[in-house]
Amino acid sequence: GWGYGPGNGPDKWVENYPIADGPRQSPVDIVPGEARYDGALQALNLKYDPGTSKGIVNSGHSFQVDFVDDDDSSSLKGGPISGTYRLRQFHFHWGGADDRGSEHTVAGTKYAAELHLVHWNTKYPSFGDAAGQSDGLAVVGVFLQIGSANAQLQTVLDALDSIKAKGQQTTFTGFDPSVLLPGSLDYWTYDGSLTTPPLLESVTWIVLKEPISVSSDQMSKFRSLLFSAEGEDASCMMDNYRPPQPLKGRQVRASFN
Ligand SMILES: NS(=O)(=O)c1cccc(NC(=O)NCCCCO)c1
Ligand SMILES: [Zn+2]
Repeated sequence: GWGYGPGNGPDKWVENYPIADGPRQSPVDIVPGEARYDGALQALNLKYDPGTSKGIVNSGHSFQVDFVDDDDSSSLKGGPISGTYRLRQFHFHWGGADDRGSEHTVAGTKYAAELHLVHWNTKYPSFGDAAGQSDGLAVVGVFLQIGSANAQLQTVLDALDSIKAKGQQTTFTGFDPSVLLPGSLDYWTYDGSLTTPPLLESVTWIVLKEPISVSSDQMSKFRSLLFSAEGEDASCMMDNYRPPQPLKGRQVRASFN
């Protein structure tokens, strides 16, 4: 199956997922000077209930924290979207060293990692249905920049020892993902896709301008995970990011001046 290695990585995905060369692929390089301020963009309205966090799982591509999405307790409104999008999961992408790892870049600058908070449009009956619709998903992206250790992030990293290998999962309750957000909710937004197969062009991307901090030691914790399952040859989970894709005429808008 697809992955991030030399034989199955991003340059090979088009063989099984031709949409990889589509018109609205993600991630992209965000050039602040070319992003257009749009005063009509609303402020982000994020409401997260810690009671909806469920578990944490090693998917073999990343690790993710899954949420109960049976009601609107944890949801996103405002911003560039209309209606209500429910939080489904959050996950990360990171590098094999601190100089790379984010999927979106800012004027060519790569951050050490990128957090994705994945939400689906409640006008559709489920995440799976929404994922196939052009306005089905909204993903909030947050950059992680090397600096001081992030105590809120540490609570997530402390759970990684129990999901080292692909397929392993454990309960992860009472976590409020808003503690992972930066002070400012200023954002860039554009129409894009999932950054992993099936690369569906169903994502309204909302990328926050302000990064959160992560220490170099904390980054090593991310890299202690395995792409591989128990009993397989161990391969460390790192460089699980897709590089920027062509804008193909798309406009990136800014919520701030
Ligand atoms: N990386 S991302 O564009 O935020 C994103 C968001 C939601 C789903 C996905 N990709 C997938 O679910 N791919 C299906 C198989 C991956 C299993 O971890 C990617
Ligand atoms: Zn992602």
